[in-house]
Amino acid sequence: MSGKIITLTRHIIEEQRKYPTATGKFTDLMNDIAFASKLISYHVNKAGLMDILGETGSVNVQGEVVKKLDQFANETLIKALDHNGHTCVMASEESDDIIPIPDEYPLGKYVVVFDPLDGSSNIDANVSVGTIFSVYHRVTPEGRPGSVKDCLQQGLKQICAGYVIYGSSTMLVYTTGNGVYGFTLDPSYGEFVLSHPNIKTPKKGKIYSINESYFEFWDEPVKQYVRYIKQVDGDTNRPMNSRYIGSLVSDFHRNLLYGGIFLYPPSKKAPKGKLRLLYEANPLAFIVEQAGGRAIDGKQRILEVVPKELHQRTPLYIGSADDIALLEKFLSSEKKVD
Ligand SMILES: O=P(O)(O)OC[C@H]1O[C@](O)(COP(=O)(O)O)[C@@H](O)[C@@H]1O
Ligand SMILES: [Mg+2]
Ligand SMILES: [Mg+2]
Repeated sequence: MSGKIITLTRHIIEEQRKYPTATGKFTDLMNDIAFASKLISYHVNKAGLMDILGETGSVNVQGEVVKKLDQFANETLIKALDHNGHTCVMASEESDDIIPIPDEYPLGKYVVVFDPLDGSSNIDANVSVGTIFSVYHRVTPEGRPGSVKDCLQQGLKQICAGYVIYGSSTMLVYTTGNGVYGFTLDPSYGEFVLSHPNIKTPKKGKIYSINESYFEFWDEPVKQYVRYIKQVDGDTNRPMNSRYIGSLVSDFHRNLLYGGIFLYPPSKKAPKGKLRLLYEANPLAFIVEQAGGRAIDGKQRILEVVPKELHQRTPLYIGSADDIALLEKFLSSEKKVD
């Protein structure tokens, strides 16, 4: 690497100096998240050697099988964030209820919600997985434990969103509302170093990502849209390419860089969709919008949805702006394939 090395910490400090969006020790909070993700990355990479592949034998609040690495990632994030006085409450896809700060530790100004290990059903096959997170300011009075109200904020209120992808390299991508920045973990000295400054997603993509095995269970407009893009893509006059890993963070990351659309529609089997508003849709929606793309639930902008429950599910359509606009025409039944 030539030129100056910009670590994650340096980037956050410089960005907050220019655009102060956070009110407390935000850099310290982000360092805690980064530290947890380095531990998770280490364990994901060594999973085959450490007896942490496979299932725990329990099922989470979502009704999904909990993998050993889900549990490890969840506990690691909680332990990294519960004692430094930055957070007042947390929520996680893997925890039934809100996660309070233990009495012996000081309370902070921030609320952190996360999907500790996304795509974990693929983990035993060495497929890329990730951690997704959002940070909010607390809305309940300071000095008291945070509550569920702090966690149920509109996505628009996020002060930071990010993900860490444990792939061929480990990358942390984040936004505080001033663009999207990607950092690659240099394992030799254990630092996240800026590798992808100011990520912008193409206005129009060539990739679509959807689990087509559910085709028969979708509503007609989604079927029509998928049929359409498989035949001919309006702009390029050729079909779009299908790419679906089944690990949202990986599908999203690829589409963010190359352009495209990810769809997880409602279906007869899952009328509200599968993905979680708080832990998956909101953070990725904030990131995609900052990169010039869009995210909707089929009726409205994801970031405007007012959450009612911690583990609320939502349909998700996310990606390049022109691709979302075309999908919207189908959803409003303005456009149909003959
Ligand atoms: O197998 P399906 O129904 O296509 O679902 C895949 C989706 O489920 C998820 O695995 C859900 O996330 P978790 O692994 O965090 O439960 C997403 O990563 C992925 O996009
Ligand atoms: Mg997930
Ligand atoms: Mg998960």
